[in-house]
Amino acid sequence: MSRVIELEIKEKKFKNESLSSLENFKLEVNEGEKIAIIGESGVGKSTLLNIIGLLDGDFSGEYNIFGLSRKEMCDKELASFRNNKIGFVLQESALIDTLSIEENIKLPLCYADNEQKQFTLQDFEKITKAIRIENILKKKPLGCSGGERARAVLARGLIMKPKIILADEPTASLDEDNKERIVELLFKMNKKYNTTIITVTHDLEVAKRHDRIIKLERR
Ligand SMILES: Nc1ncnc2c1ncn2[C@@H]1O[C@H](COP(=O)(O)OP(=O)(O)OP(=O)(O)O)[C@@H](O)[C@H]1O
Repeated sequence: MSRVIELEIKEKKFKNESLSSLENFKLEVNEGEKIAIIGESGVGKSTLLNIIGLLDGDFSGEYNIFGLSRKEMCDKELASFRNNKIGFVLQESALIDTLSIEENIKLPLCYADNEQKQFTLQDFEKITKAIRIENILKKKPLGCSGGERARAVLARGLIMKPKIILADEPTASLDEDNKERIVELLFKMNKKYNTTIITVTHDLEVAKRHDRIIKLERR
């Protein structure tokens, strides 16, 4: 089994304040693992996800992703990694209001090469059907409910068939039925493509269905 993430954070600071939960924090993740990150509000879960997703490099320590050192990647390589290898299902990755839900979901394809584009377009229907958003594809985000928008953010994160999915509270704001569909879809991606899944969640039942639970704590 290959190691996809080797992260060692010595310290992560915001302004001058150190985030104690991430002091001398180590995380190693193998390909295809399903990891849940839990912990009380404000402890640092989203910060950790941003570091893993190469969005935040402002920390002391070492980070290797797919065997490559973050420190040695230039901006172009970081952007390519984020677009091709990582699927973000982040709370703050807001949909663009002026685009339809379909255009929003297909946005990552603009940066894909032709081969990848054909491959992923075939899956568009499957994904939108699985999470029941076929009926809102032509709508604009502001005309959708919070749950519908959350499902569209998920579809956008999955469209490129990423090697790693980083999901921040993907089931918050969803009813039981839709929650189950989303967890099922994430786990199906994991099984079919050996996708590594890292989920931040407050829902212990959802967390327990992962291979490992990591609890962040203030120290
Ligand atoms: N850009 C930032 N600038 C300053 N402080 C920040 C920034 N981002 C996060 N923080 C602080 O770092 C701490 C951890 O925030 P983070 O969002 O990672 O927590 P969390 O565990 O994801 O919280 P929640 O469960 O409420 O989403 C908080 O105290 C937060 O105020």
